[in-house]
Amino acid sequence: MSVVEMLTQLGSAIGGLLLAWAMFERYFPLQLRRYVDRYGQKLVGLFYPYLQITFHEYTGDRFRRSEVYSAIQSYLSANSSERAQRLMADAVKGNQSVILTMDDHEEITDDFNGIQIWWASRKNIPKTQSFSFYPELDDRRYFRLTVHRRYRDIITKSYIDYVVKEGNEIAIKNRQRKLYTNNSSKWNHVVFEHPATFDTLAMATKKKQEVKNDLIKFSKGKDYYTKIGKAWKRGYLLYGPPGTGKSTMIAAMANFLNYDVYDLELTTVKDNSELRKLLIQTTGKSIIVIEDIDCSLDLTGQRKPKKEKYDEEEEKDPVSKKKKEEEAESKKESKVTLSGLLNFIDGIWSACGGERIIVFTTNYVEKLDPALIRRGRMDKHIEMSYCCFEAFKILAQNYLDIESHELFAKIGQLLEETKMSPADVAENLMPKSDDEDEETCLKKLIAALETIEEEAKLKEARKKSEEDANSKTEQELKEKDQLPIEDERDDNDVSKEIKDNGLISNGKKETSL
Ligand SMILES: Nc1ncnc2c1ncn2[C@@H]1O[C@H](COP(=O)(O)OP(=O)(O)OP(=O)(O)O)[C@@H](O)[C@H]1O
Ligand SMILES: [Mg+2]
Repeated sequence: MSVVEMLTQLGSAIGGLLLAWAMFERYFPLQLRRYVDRYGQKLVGLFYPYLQITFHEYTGDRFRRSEVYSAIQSYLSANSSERAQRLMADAVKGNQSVILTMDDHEEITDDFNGIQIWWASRKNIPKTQSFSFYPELDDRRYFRLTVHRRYRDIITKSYIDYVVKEGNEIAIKNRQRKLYTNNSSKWNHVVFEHPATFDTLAMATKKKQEVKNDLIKFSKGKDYYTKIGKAWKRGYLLYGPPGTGKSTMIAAMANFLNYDVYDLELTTVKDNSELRKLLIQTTGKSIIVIEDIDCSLDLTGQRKPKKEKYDEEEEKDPVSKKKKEEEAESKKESKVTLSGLLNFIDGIWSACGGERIIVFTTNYVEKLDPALIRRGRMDKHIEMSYCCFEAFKILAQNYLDIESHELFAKIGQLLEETKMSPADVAENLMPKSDDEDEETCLKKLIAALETIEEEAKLKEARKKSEEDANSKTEQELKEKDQLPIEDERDDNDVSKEIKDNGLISNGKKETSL
C-alpha cells in the first residue's frame, strides 16, 4: 500500500469517528451521554494504572484562591524553570528577578524518593460566552497530578504535604517584603529593599551568632510557644551609642527572617487607642520597630494603679459617677502613655496575627523605665558597641574586599585603645575617589584613630588636672574649716551659752529632772 493510500484511509477513519461522535452528540439525549461518559470512565478506571489528583484554583469560595493551589504553583514554579518548555512570567520580585511559572497546558515531571510524578497545568474555558465582571475567575485553572497507583499512600500521606510546605516556604522567600511607616493612625508602605545582612553586619562573631540562633529558635518555635501558652512574639532591645549599627541590625534581622518591617513613629500617634488601632493592623511575620524609644515620648510615667476598692457611693449615684468620669476624661492627656505601650507589648490582642518581633532602640538604656525593658517584654537586650577588631575585619571585607593587610595589626591595637563607632570606621574605609586604594583608606583610618586617641588622652589629662585642682581647693577649705571656732568668739558669749544651756565644763548638757 502506498503512503498516499495509507493517509487516505487514516483520514477517512478519523472522519468516520468524528461523524460518529457528532451523531452521538446530536441524537443521544444528554442524560444518556452522561451515563456513557461516567461508566466509560469507570471502565477505563478498572484498567487504568494511574492515580490522578486535581487541585483547583478556586474551590467553594469563588473569590478566594485556594491556598493549596498557590502553594503548588510556587513549588512547581521553582522546579519548572529548568524542566518546562513553556513558561509564564508571573510576578516580579523587588524589580530584580522575574518569577517564572509553568504556562497553561504545560507538563513537567517531579521525583520524590525515586517515584515519578507527572504534573500538568490545565485551564477550562467556560463554554457559555456570557458577559462576566470577573473574566479571570471564569477561567478555571487547575493542576493535575498523575502517579502510578501503587504509590497512592506515599503520595497522599507524604508527598502532597511536602509539596505544600515547600511551596509555602518558596512563596515566603519570593514575596515582596514591605516597609510600613505610620502617619498618625494609618500605615503606608513601600517595598523593603535594605541590603543589610548578618554577613555585612560588623560585630563580634560570637555575639552575632547568638542573635542569629535566637532568631532561628524564635521563627521555628510555633509549637513551643503554643506549648508554654505564650504569644508567639519576642522583644529585642538594641542599645548603644549612635552609629553602632542598631538600625542596620534591624534590617539584617528582617532580611534574615524574611519579615516585613513596621517602623512605628510614636510621636505622630495621638493616643493609646490610635496606637492599638495601628498595631491591630500589623500582620504576622513582621518586625515592629520603635526607634529611639527614650526620645519618642515621655515614657517614664508610672502605670496607673488598679482601682482596688469597689466604690459603692459612685454606684449609688450615677450622676456623680458620670461627672467624675467626664472630669477624668478631660484631664486625661491625649497621648501614648507607658501603660498604653505596655499593653501593646503584652496585651491579649498583641498576639493576633501570628509571629511578631518587637524591637526598641535607644542610645541611653539607663533612661528607660525598668517596667518597659524587663525580661518577658524585651526578652533580649543586645548591646551594640564601638568597633572591635572582628567588626573592623568585616567592614574591611565589605568596603575594600580585603581579608588581611600588614596595617591590620596596628589598627587592631588602636581599636582596643580607642572608641570609634562602626559608622565612623566605615566612613574612613570608603574610598572617596578612584585614586584611593586600600592602603590609603587604611592609613586614613589609622590617622583618624590616632586623632581620637590623642583627643582622649588630652581630655583625660584635662579631667585629671581639673580633679586635682578641685581636690586642692577642697583640702584648702577643709583646712580653713578646722580653725578653732571658739577663738572667734569673745569670753562673754561663751559664759552666756553655758548659763543658758546649763552646760558644764566638759561640754555635756546637764540632765534636769
Ligand atoms: N555594625 C555595623 N555594621 C555595618 N555597618 C554599620 C554598622 N554600624 C554602622 N554601620 C554603618 O553606619 C551607618 C549608620 O548605622 P546605623 O544607622 O545602623 O546606626 P545606629 O546605631 O542605628 O545609629 P543611631 O543610634 O544614630 O540611630 C549604616 O548605614 C551603616 O552603613
Ligand atoms: Mg538608628
